[in-house]
Amino acid sequence: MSEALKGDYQICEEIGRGRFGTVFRCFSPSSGDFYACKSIDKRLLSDAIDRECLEKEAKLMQAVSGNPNVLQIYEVYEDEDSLHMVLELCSSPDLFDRISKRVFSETEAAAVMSALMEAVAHCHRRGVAHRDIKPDNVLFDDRNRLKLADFGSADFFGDGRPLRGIVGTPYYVAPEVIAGRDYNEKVDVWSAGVILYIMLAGIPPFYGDSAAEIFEAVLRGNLRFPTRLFHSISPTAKDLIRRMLCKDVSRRFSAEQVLRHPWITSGGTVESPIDLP
Ligand SMILES: Nc1ncnc2c1ncn2[C@@H]1O[C@H](COP(=O)(O)OP(=O)(O)OP(=O)(O)O)[C@@H](O)[C@H]1O
Repeated sequence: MSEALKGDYQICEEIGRGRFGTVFRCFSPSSGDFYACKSIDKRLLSDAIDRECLEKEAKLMQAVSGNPNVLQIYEVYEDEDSLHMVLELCSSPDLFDRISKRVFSETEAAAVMSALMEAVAHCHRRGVAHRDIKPDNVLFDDRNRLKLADFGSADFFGDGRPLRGIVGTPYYVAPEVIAGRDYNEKVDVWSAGVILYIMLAGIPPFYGDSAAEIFEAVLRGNLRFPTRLFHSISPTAKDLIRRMLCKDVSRRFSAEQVLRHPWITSGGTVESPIDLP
């Protein structure tokens, strides 16, 4: 543990573990607040790509800081062996835990989707694509405010620079990523669309028994709304899902367009687009 970090924070118990890092709760005597400290042992990063991703993660988080729905980074400490990021603490169950327990009502799902898309739209305005939007990366603080986290797969885009590389998580990854083509920030809208579908239906829209089978299902992109799961879901919610899970990227909604959709602006209460006030 870096001496400079220990000088500024009291490190408390471990609260999580990822591939490269361990997350601790920590306390700042100067502010009187608790934070999360994500510590990465650089010696565990065997290849240059992993090392580059790590260095980039802190930079990307700094680039998107300042939005209430994006996990805030406060401090970075680096020494020869490790890198520590002091982050906003999220002590409530994450979205993965929540969707594993039950399906959401339309109003609950709209509240989550609205906050998530505020975060995504903010990142896109700052020229950052998250590229790994999934329920495990959607955290909640102790006041239940949504925080988009884990920028370990994110990248900068813009100035005509396309995004490349297969990143993401099978159920949530957009078809153009799997196809190996250049892509843009709308891959995040696709992933958020998968989350919306799961919140309302309890199962993913494209599935299979292995990563390869899931990829094939995503590439086919055959979006269905089985009656047994969707009989009580409004046409407006389905309309938004169709616009987010649209294979044609040029027709797929942007994050800003999602935020303006009637289902979002009405908080999930508009039954059909023509019911609009
Ligand atoms: N700011 C935070 N507040 C509370 N818990 C957190 C915070 N950030 C991460 N965690 C928890 O710590 C665990 C590890 O997080 P971390 O970001 O290191 O890895 P990961 O995203 O789970 O996996 P990987 O980096 O391997 O893809 C996760 O379970 C996560 O829920």
